[in-house]
Amino acid sequence: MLFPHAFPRLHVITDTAPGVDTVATVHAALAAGAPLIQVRPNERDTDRAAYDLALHIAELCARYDATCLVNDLLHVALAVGAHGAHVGADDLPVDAARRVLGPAAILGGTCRDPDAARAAQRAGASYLGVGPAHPTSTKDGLPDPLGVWGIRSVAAAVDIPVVAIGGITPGRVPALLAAGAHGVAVVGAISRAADPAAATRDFLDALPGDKPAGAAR
Ligand SMILES: Cc1ncc(COP(=O)(O)OP(=O)(O)O)c(N)n1
Ligand SMILES: Cc1ncsc1CCOP(=O)(O)O
Ligand SMILES: [Mg+2]
Repeated sequence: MLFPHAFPRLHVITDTAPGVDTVATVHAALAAGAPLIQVRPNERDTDRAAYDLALHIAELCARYDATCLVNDLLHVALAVGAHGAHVGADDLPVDAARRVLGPAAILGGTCRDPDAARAAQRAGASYLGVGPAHPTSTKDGLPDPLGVWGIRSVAAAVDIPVVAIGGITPGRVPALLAAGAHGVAVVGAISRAADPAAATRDFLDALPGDKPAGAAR
């Protein structure tokens, strides 16, 4: 398991919405210092399209010394040499994902309540993605937002990092940190910002410790 102080606090998740230049947005975020990118291919993508996107982004992450995770698709995570993956209720269970990825990989699991969080930790999750913390239009079919209180109840139940997701803006970060979140995962507030690099810097300013990873090698 990773120790929380070493685990990235800003998770920038790729956006495949129409009109978004996914790779350009990721590049801007990395250049601004984003420490971790989660590749989240569109569910309608073929495996080949998901692989191509993930490989491109894994190579960019390597240039910026950033962590690269892949959402859902464990075989793609392994194939592109990502640092790990994230799974939720429609994906392989955490214990199965851990067996696929091996003991050293970073493995995130989506949880929304303390019991599920404790179970995911026991099953081998390295961190938890908890949300939606706030209303979001990025993903359909989500339950009502958990609010800061919901994040607090999950964070209090586990000793692995909790990453709040859903409707996160820089202004919402302090209350989430005070509730026990280790960090935040962001799609729209970065990818749909007029200036994704500036938006990334705003998040980094709101988070402790996630200093820019440095210039491209
Ligand atoms: C950090 C983080 N937290 C939660 C999620 C959501 O995962 P999941 O519930 O499996 O939903 P999809 O993203 O697969 O639609 C996440 N990706 N990252
Ligand atoms: C994938 C996912 N799971 C819960 S909220 C969410 C989307 C978060 O996107 P945004 O940061 O744009 O609200
Ligand atoms: Mg999923």
